[in-house]
Amino acid sequence: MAIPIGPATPGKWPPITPEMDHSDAISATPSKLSPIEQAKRLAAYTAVDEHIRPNHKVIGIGSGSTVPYVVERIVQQGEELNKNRVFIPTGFQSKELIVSSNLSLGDVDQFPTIDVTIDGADEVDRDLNCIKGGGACHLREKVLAEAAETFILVADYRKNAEYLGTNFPGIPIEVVPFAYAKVLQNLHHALGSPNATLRMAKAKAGPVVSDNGNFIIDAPFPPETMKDPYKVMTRIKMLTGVVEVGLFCHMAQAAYFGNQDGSVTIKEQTDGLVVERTVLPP
Ligand SMILES: O=C(CO)[C@H](O)[C@H](O)COP(=O)(O)O
Repeated sequence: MAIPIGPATPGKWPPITPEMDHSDAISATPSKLSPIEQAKRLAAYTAVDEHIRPNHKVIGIGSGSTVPYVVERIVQQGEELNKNRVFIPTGFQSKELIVSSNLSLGDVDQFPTIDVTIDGADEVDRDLNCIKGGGACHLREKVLAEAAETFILVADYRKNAEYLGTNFPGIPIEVVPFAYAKVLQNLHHALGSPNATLRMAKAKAGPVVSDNGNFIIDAPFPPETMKDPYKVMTRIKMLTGVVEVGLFCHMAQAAYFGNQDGSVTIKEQTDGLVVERTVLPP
């Protein structure tokens, strides 16, 4: 079968194989998955079908519980396509995922330009800004988002919001360990986040330590502040000791949200505007 090659135009491409189209993505969702898992899988499958094309050779793989479905769908594109590709992870979890799926592993220092990065999100606003870092991977995630020609988000419907901070209250901030108390003090007293806290580990005494050996602070801000995420991001980033802020502004080309009814809501950049479309269940 002839394989189409060329730039990815969402919704305009024929499927990689005749079997792989939206209805396949939707019907391939086994009912034994919980409704939330089904929604994640739908979003991931649809995003892969629309954005991972045969000419894409360097692919960034994000972190979180939605991304395994991204890799599952990429594997379904077949060995023939995947043998010539290299996959760049955003952390320990996605590295394991790439290796266990028998895909070739690379790193961003070898491949500073990535064709497409697909990643999860903790919340996405109407302008495609998002909060990331719920899994403490946002430093590497932002590097891979920035390195990518196309950066795509995948999530279930709970992450789709008008404004950031609606359902996911804190902004994750990666800090060098020795500066955490000073950064917290600045957040509390100078930046207007009095409830910012150091993220504590669940199955370890002490704080969460990122893949880079750093600590994570979660900083909630009032709704008014969150209406201008770029401004709050730059203010936090200016604090000495901050390595990266889990606010990704003006980076994503599209976000895919799996819905409870089997449809997928897509927010995407089109001619400088964010437009919304829906892929309906068959
Ligand atoms: O930013 C992240 C990790 O740092 C994840 O992408 C984000 O937390 C979304 O995860 P999930 O797909 O499990 O909802």
